[in-house]
Amino acid sequence: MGSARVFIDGEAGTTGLQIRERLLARRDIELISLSGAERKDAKARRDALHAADVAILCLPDDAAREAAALAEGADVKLIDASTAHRTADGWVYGFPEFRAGQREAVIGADRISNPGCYSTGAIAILAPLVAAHLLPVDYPVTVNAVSGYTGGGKSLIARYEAAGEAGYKPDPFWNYGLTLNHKHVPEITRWTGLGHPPIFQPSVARYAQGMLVSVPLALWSVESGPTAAAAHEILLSQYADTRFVRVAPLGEAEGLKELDPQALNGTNMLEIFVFSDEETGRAVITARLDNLGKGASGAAVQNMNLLLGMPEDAGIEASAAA
Ligand SMILES: NC(=O)C1=CN([C@@H]2O[C@H](COP(=O)(O)OP(=O)(O)OC[C@H]3O[C@@H](n4cnc5c(N)ncnc54)[C@H](OP(=O)(O)O)[C@@H]3O)[C@@H](O)[C@H]2O)C=CC1
Ligand SMILES: CC(=O)N[C@@H](CCC(=O)OP(=O)(O)O)C(=O)O
Repeated sequence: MGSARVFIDGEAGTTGLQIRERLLARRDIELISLSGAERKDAKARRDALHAADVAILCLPDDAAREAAALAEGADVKLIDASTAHRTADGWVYGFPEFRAGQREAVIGADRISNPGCYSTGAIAILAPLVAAHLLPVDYPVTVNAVSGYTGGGKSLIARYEAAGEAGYKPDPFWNYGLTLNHKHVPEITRWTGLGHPPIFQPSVARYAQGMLVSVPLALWSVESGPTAAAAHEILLSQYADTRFVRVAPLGEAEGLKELDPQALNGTNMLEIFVFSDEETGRAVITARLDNLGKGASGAAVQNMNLLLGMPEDAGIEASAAA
């Protein structure tokens, strides 16, 4: 394919801006942009959706559903970065690496739901372990995570960066999702194949970008007696031929004293570390990623490249972190 027309619906938002920045320099992409006055106008958005080969929806959920309706009857392929379609029929889950055949499904799709940022980390760890029966489907899973504040989009960024103004958020750290029903729970449950929703405990700390998603595992409690080394082997084999998921060698994880959530900022990489105490059968598996990279905008560009038959890593990195 030569040059493709791409419309980013919501290009003035956090995710949209990051995608725009990645695509602006590309000669194989022609961006369709709306003026400030038009960007929330349904007719202008409909026209843009109908003129595009691919549209990437970087919108709140209701606006993403509206965009999908506006695109009906058009030839456009959609990539939705919102939560609206992540477990919806007719939409392919845009995480090409997490199970066999998913990359091919993405390539052949016309409706792709981009995964949630936390979900990407949790599913990367858990889906292969459940599929390989290392973890039983009824294993009681907990997921602990910390994100930079860009994960909350423009409104949370404004609150963190508006020192002295109303709404300013001085907190160094806070837990949320305390109803245990964070919006990512349904997609994590569905795509890991778990029989029960996990206990998901997200948090935000006072830094802009990057996240850690950790799954503690009491392997001693699993009847088949799995080891952390066996879990590592399964993850290594699942991601061996992928470009953007790296499973750190066990020795590398053993030597780590701490993990910086910001280390992958600006990239589309996801790294997995298996920490363990084999003697007592305990492990913690942690995924590190950029919430705006493999957790959002990088993943959307990767999915777009796959849809358009372009090199998977074309324009995938941000020139600077947010
Ligand atoms: N931030 C992150 O780390 C991640 C975000 N996402 C998802 O991506 C989506 C966008 O999030 P994010 O970029 O953070 O959010 P932002 O709030 O930063 O951006 C959303 C953008 O959508 C615009 N918008 C709202 N309603 C409409 C409408 N009806 N028509 C056109 N534009 C509209 C907003 O306009 P205005 O500028 O006027 O407010 C804003 O520019 C969300 O669904 C989120 O869940 C996914 C993964 C990670
Ligand atoms: C820190 C923060 O607020 N994070 C968001 C998750 C990121 C997001 O809104 O988008 P996705 O669902 O598409 O990942 C939240 O917990 O609602």
